[in-house]
Amino acid sequence: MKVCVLSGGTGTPKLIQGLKKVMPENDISVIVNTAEDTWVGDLYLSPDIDTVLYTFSDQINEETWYGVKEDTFITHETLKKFESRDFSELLRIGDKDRALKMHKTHYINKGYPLSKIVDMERELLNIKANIYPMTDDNVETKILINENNDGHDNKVLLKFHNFWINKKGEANVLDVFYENSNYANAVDSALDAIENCDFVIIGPSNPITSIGPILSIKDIKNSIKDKVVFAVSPIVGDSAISGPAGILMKAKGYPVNVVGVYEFYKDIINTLVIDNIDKDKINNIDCNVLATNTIMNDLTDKINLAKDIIVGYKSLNEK
Ligand SMILES: C[C@H](OP(=O)(O)OP(=O)(O)OC[C@H]1O[C@@H](n2cnc3c(=O)[nH]c(N)nc32)[C@H](O)[C@@H]1O)C(=O)O
Ligand SMILES: O=c1nc2n(C[C@H](O)[C@H](O)[C@H](O)CO)c3cc(O)ccc3cc-2c(=O)[nH]1
Ligand SMILES: [Mg+2]
Repeated sequence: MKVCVLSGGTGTPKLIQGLKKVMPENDISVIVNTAEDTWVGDLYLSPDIDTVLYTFSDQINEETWYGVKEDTFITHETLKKFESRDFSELLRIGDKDRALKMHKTHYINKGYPLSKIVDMERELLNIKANIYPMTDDNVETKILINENNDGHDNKVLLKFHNFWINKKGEANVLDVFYENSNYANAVDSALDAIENCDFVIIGPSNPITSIGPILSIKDIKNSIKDKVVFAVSPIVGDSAISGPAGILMKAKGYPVNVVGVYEFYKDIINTLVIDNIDKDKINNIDCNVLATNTIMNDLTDKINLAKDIIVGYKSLNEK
C-alpha cells in the first residue's frame, strides 16, 4: 500500500515518525511546503524540506522540530559578533544543519531545481521514502497585518519568518497570501506520487501556512481531488497545539476548531481525523470522521495514530 503525505512545519513530521514504523519507508511519499523557503545571508533555507529530511534520517531535533539534534551553534554565535546592518542570521542555524543548507545553496546557485537537490540529499542521507518539494518555482507565503499605530491603520505585508520570529506571531492578521502560486508548476514526480498512491494523508500541520500553499498549486489540488484523502486536524479543542495555526485560521475566517479545519479541507477530503476530545463536534462535520487520540507525545502515540489512519482507510474499502 502506498501513501502520499502533505507536510509542512512541525506537526506532520511527528506522524511521519509513526508511519515509517508501520509501513515500508519506500511506500511513503511526502510532498512538502516550500512557501517558507528563504535566504539567510548567502544561505538558501528550505525549512520544511529539511525537517522532513531530518525526520526520515532520525536526526531531527525533537525540541524544536527543526535542525539537527545535539547540534552546536558555534558559527551562528560567532556570526552574531560580525552582525552588521545588512546581515543578520534571523534563524538560529546549527553547525551540522548549516552543512545541509550549504549543500542546497551550492546547487541552487548552479541552477539545479530544488526537487533534484532534495532527491540528491535524500540519497546522501540513505532515505528510502520519496520526498518532493511542492514546486521548483518560487512561491512565498505573505502575512498581511495591521500595525495600528496611534489609531491609524498601517497595513503591512510580512514574510512568514518576520511574522513568526520577529513579531512572535503577535500581530493583528488581516489575511494570508501565497505569492506566485497561480503561476507555479507542480513538481511532476509529486503529481506521479499522488496518482500512484492508494490514498493521501494531509498531516497535522498548519492548514493556512503549511498545507494551504501546497493545495494552492492547482495541479496538486486537482490530482488530490481524484484520491481518497484523510486529513488530521492540527487543532484540538479550540486551539492549535503549537504555532500560529489558530491566529491564521481566524484571520482567514475559519472557526478555530475541528469544524473550521473541515471547512478548510471540505472540497478535497473524505475523512477528517479528530481527537477524542472533539467527538461532540462530529455532527457538524459533513464527511467521514475518525475520532482517536491525535496528541502525539511519544513514539507509541505516533505509531498508534499512523495505524488508526491505515485501518481507517482499509475499512473504507471494505464498506
Ligand atoms: C512554527 C510552527 O508552526 P507552524 O508553522 O504552524 O507549523 P506546522 O505547520 O507544523 O503547524 C504545527 C501544527 O501542528 C499541530 N501539531 C503539533 N503537534 C501535534 C500533535 O501531536 N497532534 C496534532 N493533532 N497536531 C499537532 C499544531 O497544533 C500546529 O497547528 C510550530 O508549531 O512549530
Ligand atoms: O521559530 C523558529 N523557526 C526556525 N526554523 C523553523 C522554520 O523556520 C519554521 O518555524 C517552520 O518552518 C515552521 O513552519 C528553522 C528551520 C531551519 O531549517 C533552520 C533553522 C531554523 C531556525 C528557526 C528559528 O530560529 N526560529
Ligand atoms: Mg509551517
